[in-house]
Amino acid sequence: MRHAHTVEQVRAAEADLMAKLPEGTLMQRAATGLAVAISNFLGYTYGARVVLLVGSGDNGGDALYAGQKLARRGAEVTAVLLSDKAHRAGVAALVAAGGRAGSPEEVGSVAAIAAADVVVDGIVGIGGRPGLKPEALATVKVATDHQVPIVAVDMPSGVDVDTGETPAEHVQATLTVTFGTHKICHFVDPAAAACGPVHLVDIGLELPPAPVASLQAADIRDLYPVPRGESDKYSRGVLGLMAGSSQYPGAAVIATSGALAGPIGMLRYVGPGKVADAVRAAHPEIVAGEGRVQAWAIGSGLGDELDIGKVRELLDAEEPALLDADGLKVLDESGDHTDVLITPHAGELSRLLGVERGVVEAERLRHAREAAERFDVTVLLKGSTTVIATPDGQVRVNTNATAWLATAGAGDVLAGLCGSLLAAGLTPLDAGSVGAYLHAAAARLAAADGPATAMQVAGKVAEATRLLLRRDHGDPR
Ligand SMILES: NC(=O)C1=CN([C@@H]2O[C@H](COP(=O)(O)OP(=O)(O)OC[C@H]3O[C@@H](n4cnc5c(N)ncnc54)[C@H](OP(=O)(O)O)[C@@H]3O)[C@@H](O)[C@H]2O)[C@@H](O)CC1
Ligand SMILES: Nc1ncnc2c1ncn2[C@@H]1O[C@H](COP(=O)(O)OP(=O)(O)O)[C@@H](O)[C@H]1O
Ligand SMILES: [K+]
Repeated sequence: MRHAHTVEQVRAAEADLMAKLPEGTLMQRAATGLAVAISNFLGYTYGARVVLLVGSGDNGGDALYAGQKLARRGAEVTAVLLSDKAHRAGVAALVAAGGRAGSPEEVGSVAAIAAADVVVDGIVGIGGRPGLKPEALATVKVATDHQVPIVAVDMPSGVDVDTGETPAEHVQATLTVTFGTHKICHFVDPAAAACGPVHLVDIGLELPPAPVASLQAADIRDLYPVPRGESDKYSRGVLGLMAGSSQYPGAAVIATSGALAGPIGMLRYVGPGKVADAVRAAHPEIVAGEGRVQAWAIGSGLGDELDIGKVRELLDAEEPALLDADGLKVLDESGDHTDVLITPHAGELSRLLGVERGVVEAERLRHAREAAERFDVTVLLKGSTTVIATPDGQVRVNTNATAWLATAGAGDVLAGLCGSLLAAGLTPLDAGSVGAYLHAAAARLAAADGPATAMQVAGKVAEATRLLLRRDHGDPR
């Protein structure tokens, strides 16, 4: 599991550790990890042209000491000092190792950046406010215009570290090298999209429980409900699916594909006769009509045929339920819904909360948390990174998707799959996290070399699961 901590938590952990170590130790650890990561990124060091963008804080200090280490190994390092308060000892160390440092004019920043092999963004770190000052923005623009890769120190400067929001100009990094733990901006879009891959350098911090986590393959493997010797189709879980309509019959077929690719032993489809025929034609395994189930997945493609009274009844029943698409319309702020998982995209969540869609997209974490608290449900907010928030404040983010997944019907696959996981006994939080991970992994298989349809994504869920459940290649459990 990857954890993301807040700036406040990181600062407290840093202070505790610094009190036990000689001064400067942590910055040296960070700078060494950064220098190694830059060398690995370039594939060489000797003769590399490295430009450091250096702000007024310790983020710039990290960049300067990393520059010193690279210069010692033969890199040609130029530090562009964007503040007259740049880390003094760091500047001196870089210059002593043969690097250059000065204001943008003094070092000829435009020519240096245009000719660089890599630019290192040490403008601001966890002490930064969102946005870039004009001088910093101008240097970043030169790098972008000349397509020089940018390695961000700790995070791309200008993003909002604790929320993942990007209300103003910021760096778009090719790679981010962070220290001690991940920060929320590394997981949550739109900031996460500005990080590129994130490389974590261990500097020995001891950290409290994290407010945001991101499950990795091993976590998903541990959570996945694998049938045991004594399992039967009922004990594996039966899902009731209420989806599709004469207007959108395909949604029922697609959601069924997602659900059957999950862990359930059986699916009961509840919907109009003609749609049930279409579902049965595509999936002869299903059973049409109501019966006992362990969970409900309700809403994908119901359109105008949503039966609000019936859905409310199911929500109030004992079984956990997933609400998607049109099913979300029944949600209200009264009642105990802690066993309900909702799977809105930004547009649907904006309608639920009565705010603009763009506001939800810009502040994804805040709105997912707010909806979870307000409606007392677990919220899975879909998008390029998927945020899952519980009413008691836990948050997980899924970051392994591919943009090819933005295709009609992909949400129906996810609803079916997460419903299947709920029926197999996972909590709404686990069902949402495992479902989002496998859905994205399936999309990566289906769309490895180009586009894929929602049905093709559903067709790869079983393979993604199989690959995941293998302990190692060629050794299935
Ligand atoms: N914590 C740890 O465990 C470790 C931390 N380490 C490193 O330290 C970094 C944090 O360093 P930090 O605290 O000095 O803050 P940092 O972000 O460099 O500068 C903040 C200053 O910048 C300014 N400023 C603010 N916003 C701005 C803007 N938009 N644009 C321009 N300027 C802006 C503002 O100053 P002002 O302008 O107000 O005078 C503010 O005071 C951390 O990210 C990591 O890299 C590692 O070395 C070791 C382990
Ligand atoms: N840019 C993107 N990158 C990765 N995944 C995305 C992106 N945009 C959307 N997705 C994912 O694609 C799916 C789209 O679902 P949804 O919006 O409900 O579509 P539909 O209603 O057509 O089924 C969701 O799982 C979402 O997380
Ligand atoms: K930075």
